[in-house]
Amino acid sequence: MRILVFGQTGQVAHELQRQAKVTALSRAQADLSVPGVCAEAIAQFDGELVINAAAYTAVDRAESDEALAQRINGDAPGEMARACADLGIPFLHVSTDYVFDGSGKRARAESGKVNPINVYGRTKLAGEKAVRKAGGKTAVLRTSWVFSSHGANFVKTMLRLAETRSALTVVDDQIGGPTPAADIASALLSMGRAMAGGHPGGLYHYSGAPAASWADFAREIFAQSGQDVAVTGIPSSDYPTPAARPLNSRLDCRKLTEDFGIAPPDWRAGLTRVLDELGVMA
Ligand SMILES: NC(=O)C1=CN([C@@H]2O[C@H](COP(=O)(O)OP(=O)(O)OC[C@H]3O[C@@H](n4cnc5c(N)ncnc54)[C@H](OP(=O)(O)O)[C@@H]3O)[C@@H](O)[C@H]2O)C=CC1
Ligand SMILES: Cc1cn([C@H]2C[C@H](O)[C@@H](COP(=O)(O)OP(=O)(O)O[C@H]3O[C@@H](C)C(=O)[C@@H](O)[C@H]3O)O2)c(=O)[nH]c1=O
Ligand SMILES: [Mg+2]
Repeated sequence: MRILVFGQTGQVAHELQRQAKVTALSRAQADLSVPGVCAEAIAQFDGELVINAAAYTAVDRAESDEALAQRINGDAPGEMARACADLGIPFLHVSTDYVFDGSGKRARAESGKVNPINVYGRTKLAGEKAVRKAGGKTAVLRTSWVFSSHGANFVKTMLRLAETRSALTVVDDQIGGPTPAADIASALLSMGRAMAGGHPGGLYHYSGAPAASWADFAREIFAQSGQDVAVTGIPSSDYPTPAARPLNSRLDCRKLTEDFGIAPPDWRAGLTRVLDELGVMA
């Protein structure tokens, strides 16, 4: 199957390239901030499936860079979906738990009310809407708290901090599902193949289990890597950041299991593999 991927250096893009023979476009080859570039790349490639794994993911920076984040996260995916609809090929897009406001305690289903509380979330929601509006056969996979051995993520941040610190304060009132990028890539490839074979696509949630706080996640990182770093849980109010983050990021992932047979991965097992790749196992 001829698959085109937007994003080459990112966590999910990297895993897609490890798991399948795909053509992955770098920013130099297709800059999502430039109108027309994505449609042009899709038309030229003339493939059977397109996956967008590129995004403006710097959550705090987006607060003061909304126009660029909107262009990359909000407009470019719509352009990609329209180009795919023109060619009659399926389009897969990745979105985020940050489209929700994080109220309540329950896991949110795909039908749950969206209400982003930061610029990144608003622009990602705009992207979801633009993809849906384009028509054609599309799927949007919302995931959360992505980590891998490659690129920037919370695991890498914690390991870096452990080099100089023996104690850390980490928020314990934001609860979500850490998700290995490798599992997201594998889910996307399964969905893409099913859609090429006739599945209509749709909106889906996919995140790691069990639900955890960032402090829980940090403790597991240090336990598995055998590092003696004391983690003290703190409320988000004690860790001020430019962008607000949702408190309840739990995603109900049953629809993906029912329709595609893909169950939420245990993030602790994924973490073991990532630490192994990084050479920092206990
Ligand atoms: N990271 C996370 O925790 C989560 C991510 N997601 C979503 O998952 C998807 C994949 O995320 P992830 O793999 O973590 O992303 P990364 O942050 O690891 O990588 C982002 C990718 O997007 C590329 N990119 C950024 N700006 C542009 C541009 N103007 N033109 C072309 N490419 C660009 C980057 O290229 P370059 O190296 O050149 O900057 C990089 O390859 C995204 O849609 C994201 O919103 C959803 C939930 C959680
Ligand atoms: C480094 C550090 C962070 N934190 C907090 C800040 C924040 O609330 C939380 C996680 O920090 P991060 O900056 O990694 O989180 P963030 O970049 O907001 O992660 C998000 O990225 C986007 C792209 C998504 O789509 C989301 O699903 C989510 O993964 O941990 C601490 O409490 N102590 C620390 O020492
Ligand atoms: Mg971040």
